[in-house]
Amino acid sequence: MTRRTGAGPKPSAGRPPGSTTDQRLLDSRGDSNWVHTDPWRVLKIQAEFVEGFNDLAEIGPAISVFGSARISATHPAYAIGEKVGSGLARAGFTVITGGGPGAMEAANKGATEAGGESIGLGIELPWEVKLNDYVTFGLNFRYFFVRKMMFVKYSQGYIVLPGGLGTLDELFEAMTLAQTLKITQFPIVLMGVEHWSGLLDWMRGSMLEDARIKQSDIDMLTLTDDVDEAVALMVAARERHG
Ligand SMILES: C/C(=C\CNc1ncnc2c1ncn2[C@@H]1O[C@H](COP(=O)(O)O)[C@@H](O)[C@H]1O)CO
Repeated sequence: MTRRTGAGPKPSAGRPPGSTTDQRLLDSRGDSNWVHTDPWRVLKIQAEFVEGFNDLAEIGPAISVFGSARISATHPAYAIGEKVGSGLARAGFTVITGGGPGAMEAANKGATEAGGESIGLGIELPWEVKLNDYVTFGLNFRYFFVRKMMFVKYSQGYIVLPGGLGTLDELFEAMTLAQTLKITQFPIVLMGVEHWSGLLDWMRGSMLEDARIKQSDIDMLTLTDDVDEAVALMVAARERHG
């Protein structure tokens, strides 16, 4: 695989400063001229799907790693991310991340340094972004929903490091899709007992207690600090499902 910034835009090219393609698609307020361009946008959206499908179809067994874009290389979670990336690569998995900084960079670094495939699915943001230096194959997406589908479609499992809103979005999207049988259930590991325990306790004590979710929803998740356990879980799932 070659490093490229293929499908989609050079992140800040050809658009008003401080906005994104998604924002212009999704914002119904303001200038109604945009509305008349929507049908044509479908072609751009289609092109992103086509390029993503083409480029990712043969990546082999892959695990997506998510986590904070905002941690530096000196943060303890960065070292865990590197270990996750290298452990997955050594186990024969391609590592997919959002291709950004922080925990994404850490996982890509671990995977690349262990000799594995290290994919970054970048997203256009209102500020200039580039894929991190450890992505061996990268795609940049304009459309958030197209990119999100690629993670789900091409992963056999998720490993989720401590993060913020973006990380929670990726986690809960996968859980919702599995709950509603939109995807076949796959292993989801929450790395970082201290970080995730509060959320899990609230889910059990409030959502489960009030019957807003089922025990089987909680059972999708494995909580651990042990990278080897996380990788072993992914390997076991690959052996079960091929
Ligand atoms: C914040 C900065 C850059 C953000 N760049 C990103 N590039 C790619 N993917 C991203 C970026 N920011 C968020 N994501 C996705 O969300 C998750 C992390 O979000 P969180 O809010 O930090 O938890 C991550 O898994 C990505 O898929 C500054 O340089």
